[in-house]
Amino acid sequence: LKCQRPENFPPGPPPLPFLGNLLDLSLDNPVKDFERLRKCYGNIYTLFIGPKPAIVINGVQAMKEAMITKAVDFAGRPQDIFVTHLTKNGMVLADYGSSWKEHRRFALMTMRNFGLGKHSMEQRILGELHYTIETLEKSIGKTLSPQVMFHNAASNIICQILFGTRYDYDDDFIKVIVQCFKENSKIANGPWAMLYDSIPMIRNLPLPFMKAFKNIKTCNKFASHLIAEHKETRVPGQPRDFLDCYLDEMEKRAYDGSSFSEDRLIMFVLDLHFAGTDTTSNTLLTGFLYLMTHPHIQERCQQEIHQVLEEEDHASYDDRHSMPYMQAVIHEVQRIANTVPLSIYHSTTKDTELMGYSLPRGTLIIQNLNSVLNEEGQWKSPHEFNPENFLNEQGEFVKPEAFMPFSAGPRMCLGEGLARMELFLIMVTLLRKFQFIWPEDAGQPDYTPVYGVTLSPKPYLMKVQLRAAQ
Ligand code: HEM
Repeated sequence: LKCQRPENFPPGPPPLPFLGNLLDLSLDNPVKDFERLRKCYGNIYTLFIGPKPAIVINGVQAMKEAMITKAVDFAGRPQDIFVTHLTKNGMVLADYGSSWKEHRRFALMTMRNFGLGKHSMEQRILGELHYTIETLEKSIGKTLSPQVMFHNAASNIICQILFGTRYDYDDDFIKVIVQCFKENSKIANGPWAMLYDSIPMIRNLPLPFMKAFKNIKTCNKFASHLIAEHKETRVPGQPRDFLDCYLDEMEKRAYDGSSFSEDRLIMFVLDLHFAGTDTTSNTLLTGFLYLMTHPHIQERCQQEIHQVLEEEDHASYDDRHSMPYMQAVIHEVQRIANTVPLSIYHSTTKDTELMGYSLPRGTLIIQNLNSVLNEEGQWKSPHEFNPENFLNEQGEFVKPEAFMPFSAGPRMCLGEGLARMELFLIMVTLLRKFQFIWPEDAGQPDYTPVYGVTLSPKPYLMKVQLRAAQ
């Protein structure tokens, strides 16, 4: 369990036996510590997570060299760790290889071609928004806590796409899945997962991490049930949703040796649901926190929405091309929200080099996305909420290359297209109809995020009014 640094490895803080550099990181919010270490050791440094050395990549230049120029070298996922064992056969933590590639290509294509008209992704998002609007209408003139509302919206949109159905807020399916994933994120972020990673011989003992495996079994049971239901009611060649598309594909490719199977489908849909829920809803929560506390920015969005949509029934995703200010605001929200601050761990797929250092195959890679999203020299205002970061002198929308909230390269977020559509349609539709006000008695807003796999703002209340112009 001694911490050994391979040859020509990047510098870093001296590790302790067994614990490595874990005491250099605060459990509450290591993001700040990552920044501090960057100031000491530069853009590439080594951090021992227990006895294992990890490389932390900071700043846009190093990030591009790794993720884009040397894409495949850095496209693996660490395999022998707790979270990977937990989601065996999934998508997010699948190692680089043919099965991951086949599933990724299938998912991207399926979401891109998701029917037009009534069944399109756009319609599924707009459909779910009726429920959000209903919730807000019930709170007019009052305050409400938006956490559950946004969480349910994001969860239901992805459920509509995956399973063709939405779930009432107190439905068992959603309650159980959300509870399991919440518990598992906590366990995965905690000390037991670290012990699991560091001491292989304790992995079969009845220790608290076992609860996480039990939770996954529960989720699997729910997902299998859904698949069985779909198999009974589907018409081959006429898919209603992602699940049907996968079953069609499985049949089509039954004899070509592909990796499509029902077992994989289970973890695949659970992964997509998990990856698509907290990310989107926490970004929305950050967005409305900043819009409420910067009313002049909210008002400028509303003016632009009003001008572009006029009497239209609803916004459509194409309207974004006529809304440079709204686009700038949404991107600025994503930049400041820093929703997945350390991305998802990567691993090198072969011996490689980065900025002159040698990294052996299988090196754990941590992307500090935060360091890119507020890197000095890349942004007009790196440290404050300011949509001008995405506007040029003519007021046109521009996207600097340091905008990487979805990461970059072959492992880049698979749900980017969906997430961007959701953020646009949800924010535009709600801002068109409602005024969001920071309650008078709420005191000073606290923008400090709560740390987890995803960052979220501290819980807050919002006051809602109907807009006069409606
Ligand atoms: C604002 C919302 C979102 C943000 C900020 C976000 C961010 C990210 C980031 C940083 C990664 C890691 C990329 C890497 O390892 O290099 C990722 C991966 C992933 N995301 Fe998202 N995501 C969002 C929404 C979604 C949605 C809606 C879905 C659902 C379809 C989704 C599905 C995935 C999947 C499947 C991966 C793993 C891809 C792979 O390993 O090949 N994400 N996301």
